[in-house]
Amino acid sequence: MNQLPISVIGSEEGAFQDNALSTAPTTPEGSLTFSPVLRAAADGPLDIESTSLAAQAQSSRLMPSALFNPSVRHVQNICCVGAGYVGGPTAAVIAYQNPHIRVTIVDRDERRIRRWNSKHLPIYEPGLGDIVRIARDGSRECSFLNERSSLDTSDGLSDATTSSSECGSQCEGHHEGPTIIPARQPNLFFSADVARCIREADIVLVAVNTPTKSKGMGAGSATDMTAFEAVTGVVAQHARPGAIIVEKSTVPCRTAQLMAIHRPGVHFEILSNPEFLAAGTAMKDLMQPDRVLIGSSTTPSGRRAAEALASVYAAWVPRNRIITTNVWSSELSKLVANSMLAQRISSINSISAICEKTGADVDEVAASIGCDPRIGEKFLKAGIGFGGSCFKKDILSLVYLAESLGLEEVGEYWRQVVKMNEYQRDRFSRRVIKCLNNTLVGKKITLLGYAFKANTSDTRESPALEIIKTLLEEGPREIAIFDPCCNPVVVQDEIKSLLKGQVALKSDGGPIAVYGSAYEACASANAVLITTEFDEFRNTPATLPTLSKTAKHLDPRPFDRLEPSETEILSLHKFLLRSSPATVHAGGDPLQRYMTEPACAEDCPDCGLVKGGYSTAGNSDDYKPKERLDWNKISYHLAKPKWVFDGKGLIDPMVMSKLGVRVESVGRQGRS
Ligand SMILES: NC(=O)c1ccc[n+]([C@@H]2O[C@H](COP(=O)([O-])OP(=O)(O)OC[C@H]3O[C@@H](n4cnc5c(N)ncnc54)[C@H](O)[C@@H]3O)[C@@H](O)[C@H]2O)c1
Ligand SMILES: O=c1ccn([C@@H]2O[C@H](COP(=O)(O)OP(=O)(O)O[C@H]3O[C@H](CO)[C@@H](O)[C@H](O)[C@H]3O)[C@@H](O)[C@H]2O)c(=O)[nH]1
Repeated sequence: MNQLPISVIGSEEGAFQDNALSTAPTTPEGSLTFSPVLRAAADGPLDIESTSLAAQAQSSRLMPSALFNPSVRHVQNICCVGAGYVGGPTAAVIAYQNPHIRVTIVDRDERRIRRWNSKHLPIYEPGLGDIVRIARDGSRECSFLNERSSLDTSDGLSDATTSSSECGSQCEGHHEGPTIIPARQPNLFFSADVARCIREADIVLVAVNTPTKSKGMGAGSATDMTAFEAVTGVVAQHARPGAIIVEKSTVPCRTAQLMAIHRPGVHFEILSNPEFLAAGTAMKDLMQPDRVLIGSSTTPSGRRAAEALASVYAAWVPRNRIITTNVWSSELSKLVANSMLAQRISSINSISAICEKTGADVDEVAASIGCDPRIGEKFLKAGIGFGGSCFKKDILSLVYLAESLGLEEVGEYWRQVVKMNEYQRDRFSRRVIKCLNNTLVGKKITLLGYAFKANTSDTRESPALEIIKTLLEEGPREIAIFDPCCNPVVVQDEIKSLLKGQVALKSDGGPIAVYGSAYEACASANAVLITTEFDEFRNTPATLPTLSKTAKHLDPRPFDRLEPSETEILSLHKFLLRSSPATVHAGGDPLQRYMTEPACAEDCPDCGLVKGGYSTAGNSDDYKPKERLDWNKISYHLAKPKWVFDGKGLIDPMVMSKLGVRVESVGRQGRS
């Protein structure tokens, strides 16, 4: 029986100290393994009735946070532990939208922190630079006319002075003269001093990595909680009494209950607040989330903690999108969301195999079934299988949970999603080898795309790498790689460490070469493989709306309020950049709001990369239309017979056949 101790609120003063008794989960007894599932397995089926949390489970709720008690104390200081793909963008948006809250992102990786504090952000995410520059560096006072731009000019700033108003004098924002945006002080900080920043925080977000365990009990499917547990240790030691601890990382169900945040006589409320952002669209996902999920204990102190966190999000997220549940539902929801999304991809990929044998076209099948609103059109793109740091590990975590609970059939059901994914990827590699007469010896194979998906430099669990491993075994003359978002130097370093023990890179005498130009990478190739869904790789012309129409359509002015929100100012910033490309080149600052970026040291390694022609961070380039590859040029230089293997459904084979190129696409019948 799991008897959890009832926690007693400490006597020390703290920003969020509660004066009521709480049955919230705090410290588990004894020395627990930090795997809730292992523990569950040891104890037999989870016995909710036997825990002091039974009441919470029974009164499980899914409701908009507006129903909560609004008497919540003011959050002044937030610390986010983990300056990675989730912690960095999430905490940056929190700071951007809450100028009165001091937000510090901490990480033990000093190199990462140095880059966050420089103009070379450590991750590429479209739109991230705009947010970081305002919150981290502060901003100048600036002004604009609160009137929609006229159609006959594309210069958003100058036409602001000549345009005609559509709101008349009805709205609050309509007034004579320009709208003034006051200057902002910096409120986003990056630091490697983890303990100090935790000590100062009212809310601690934990956003460290939680990969799959690679050894020991549960290796290959259980979640490796080493980093998470290390942080909870520091939190337990240093956090203020009453501080709210938030699981931002994806963790196994029941982690909050077992989290070893324990200091005698001190109470910490633990919330689950999983993140649903996707790489490449992180800023949009954060600025306009479908939902913000907050799991808490149902005690008064748990509810108050949830409301404190909800109030932070409410700065920009409509209240009806902030959903609250019990902690376990919230933790489990994250695993289930990813598993169900991945399951759709595996389902359509399994159908693509049938299409290749029958003559049906998987894109046509997906489009037809997607018209049914019960099925929906999203996540039905067949390809070489899903990659990324999340899907596989989160499905496997669900599998491990099910198996640990004795639900073998449930585990096997979800494991099949991963198996199908691997089958699909390997099927694609085999198809390439088969079409090339079962031998790659003496041949050059080019991969267009190395990141796991478009518009990101994130390469974790990229299908491209697994395909490269398979191709390597066939002894090709060269494997060439080009990726529009990844820094070639970084890719080379990564391949070197991932293929340890093999002579892989050309510079070491191996066959793999990473290029900064698609045309160089494809020159004299025997086959080109499309392995990431970058729009740049399509062979059909981009259908861009005319500039003047776009400008008219997207101008967010006039704003209703005298003081526009940060979301509104950002939409104006983007509109002005898109409608006047000249401003992109002039520092990407059409409102002239930016402060000077931090200067780099003389010996800054990232400046060296930029001088060498490599971008280390995305910012103003985000607003430039992406140029498509010239397939005429590529095909001209391909070795005969000219092959393109389209792993992402980007290529129109008819157009390619006119260029004398044979195309094999996933989900369509080919020659193999
Ligand atoms: N990447 C995504 O798109 C995404 C989306 C939703 C949820 N998640 C989840 O969010 C979590 C973080 O993912 P990520 O992609 O940001 O990982 P990441 O590897 O990019 O970042 C994690 C950071 O935590 C730091 N860290 C680890 N241990 C630390 C410690 N003891 N003290 C201080 N810093 C420490 C690491 O140095 C690293 O910079 C994971 O649980 C993941 O499953 C990720
Ligand atoms: O129809 C589709 C959609 C996606 N993919 C592939 O699936 C992978 C994952 O794509 P996506 O889900 O867009 O990116 P992630 O960044 O992995 O985001 C997922 O994983 C995150 C981490 O948990 C969650 O927060 C997000 O909600 C969830 O979408 C990529 O390799 C895509 O190429 C397909 O093959 N077909």
